[in-house]
Amino acid sequence: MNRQLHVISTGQQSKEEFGRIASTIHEYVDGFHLREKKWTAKELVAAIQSLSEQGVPLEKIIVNDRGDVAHSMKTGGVQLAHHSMDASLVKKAFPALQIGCSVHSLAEAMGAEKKGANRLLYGHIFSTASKPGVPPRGLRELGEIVQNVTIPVFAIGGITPGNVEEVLATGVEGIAVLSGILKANDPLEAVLEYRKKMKGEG
Ligand SMILES: Cc1nc(C(=O)O)sc1CCOP(=O)(O)O
Repeated sequence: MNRQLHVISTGQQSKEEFGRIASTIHEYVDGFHLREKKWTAKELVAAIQSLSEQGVPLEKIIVNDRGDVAHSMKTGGVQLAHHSMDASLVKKAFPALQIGCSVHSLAEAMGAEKKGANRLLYGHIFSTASKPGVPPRGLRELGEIVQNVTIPVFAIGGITPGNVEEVLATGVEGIAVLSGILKANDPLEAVLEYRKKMKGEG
């Protein structure tokens, strides 16, 4: 099975900086989540246009929270968080939109599937500076979620090339990474290292 690798934007990089990295690594990445809470809808649209002009396929772009922007720009989907509109409402408004839901428990995962989510993101698995102050959830519940839903599940949080093998062993569809790639000195080298480990090489 070819596992997927998603990259989550940091909320700290400029549109230009993120675009430079994304255009360099997109061939090896299945999804880019624009998780930019401070950007307006207009700024998100401009970033998506710019990514597309730099060769990043629209279907690889996932817009956090804003189903309207994702739908209007024909991106690969939306990623809904706790604070977002309910998945069932988004589904009703934009029936063709791929909806990802961020979940933090088995109950939330099953609820999101019922509401029409097309994929789930569960975390954080390991402790990570990207989620300070919240204890990591580990792999046990991740495995339970994979067993109890029929939609693809992604794992996030503290995932490195060193632990990717045990994460994939739970049966997840893929992993999502923020700092391990976007904060690496050489993001392309980092992506290739993740890919190597995901294929069980090296
Ligand atoms: C954006 C995000 N969401 C999480 C969740 O648990 O839902 S963990 C996380 C941060 C992941 O960053 P890194 O790859 O640097 O650990």
